[in-house]
Amino acid sequence: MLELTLPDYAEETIIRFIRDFVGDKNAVIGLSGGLDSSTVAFLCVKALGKDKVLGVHMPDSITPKEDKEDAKLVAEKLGIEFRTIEIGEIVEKMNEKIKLKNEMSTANLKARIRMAILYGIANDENRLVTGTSNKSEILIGYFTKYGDGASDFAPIGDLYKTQVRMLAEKLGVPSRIISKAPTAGLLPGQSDEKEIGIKYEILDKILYGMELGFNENKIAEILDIDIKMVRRVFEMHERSRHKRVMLYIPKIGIRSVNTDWRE
Ligand SMILES: Nc1ncnc2c1ncn2[C@@H]1O[C@H](COP(=O)(O)OP(=O)(O)OC[C@H]2O[C@@H]([n+]3cccc(C(=O)O)c3)[C@H](O)[C@@H]2O)[C@@H](O)[C@H]1O
Ligand SMILES: Nc1ncnc2c1ncn2[C@@H]1O[C@H](COP(=O)(O)OP(=O)(O)OP(=O)(O)O)[C@@H](O)[C@H]1O
Ligand SMILES: [Mg+2]
Repeated sequence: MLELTLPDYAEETIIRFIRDFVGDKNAVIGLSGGLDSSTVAFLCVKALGKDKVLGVHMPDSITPKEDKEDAKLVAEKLGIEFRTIEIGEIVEKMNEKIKLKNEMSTANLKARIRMAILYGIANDENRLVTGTSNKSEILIGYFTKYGDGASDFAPIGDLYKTQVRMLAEKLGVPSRIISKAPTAGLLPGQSDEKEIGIKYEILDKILYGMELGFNENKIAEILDIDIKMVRRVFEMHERSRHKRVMLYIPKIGIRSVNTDWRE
């Protein structure tokens, strides 16, 4: 009942969206060697052609060798321009000044430095920053606010992670990238499913149930899982609401349309 499939029109819809949105500009993508950015790169090339797409790999000292190789493999397979920018030293230098105490704050700083690099390149070269967030991450807030969560457009933002896997297979993304365990790559040994505490297969079904308007009890009943797991997902969704809005601004408005400001 909460089985997720990939609509047959999804690929075509996304490609048309990318083409319309980017127009006569170009695209830049942070290529991590992971599933989401690889899939987005494949879609961008289909939509825009290889000459309009730039992939930027931004490793630091904890980036596994396989990820560096996979990012390069994607770029080579697609024939797009590929640049590598090491961020380890930038993070260290910045943190010498800021002196962040918590591991996660420093991890998020890395994601924000990657974002700043992509926006720098976009400004400089008439490109748009291509987001790689998927629907599962967006709905539970599993991204760095104004880090990897910041972009000009998000082609796979309406696809759950399990649907991204299906699309990746259809697009011919290398199988070793598809079968890799998803990781934010910000901390050593980090894994999405360990940190979130739920496998994407289950998480996506819970979120899909939520999207369809089922309550927590009904979802637990349909999926035959512990209600506590469903509750936790609903809580993650609620707690991360602030990440899905533009900006909280107090509405002041105009005191009186008749006031003459020159007086
Ligand atoms: N109620 C509220 N209203 C408005 N703003 C609020 C807020 N509560 C917190 N905030 C703000 O949000 C900040 C917390 O958000 P944030 O800085 O994002 O930090 P946070 O959500 O604590 O951490 C990011 C999470 O996303 C994961 N991540 C990051 C990057 C990539 C990936 C991946 O899958 O690849 C995953 C990462 O492992 C971690 O679990 C607070 O410091 C505060 O500034
Ligand atoms: N080393 C990196 N170099 C370039 N971009 C990166 C790097 N690490 C993370 N990013 C950017 O941050 C995004 C968010 O990371 P995330 O882990 O969610 O996606 P992914 O690595 O593409 O796929 P997966 O979730 O399967 O690991 C990436 O898609 C990529 O755009
Ligand atoms: Mg990753």
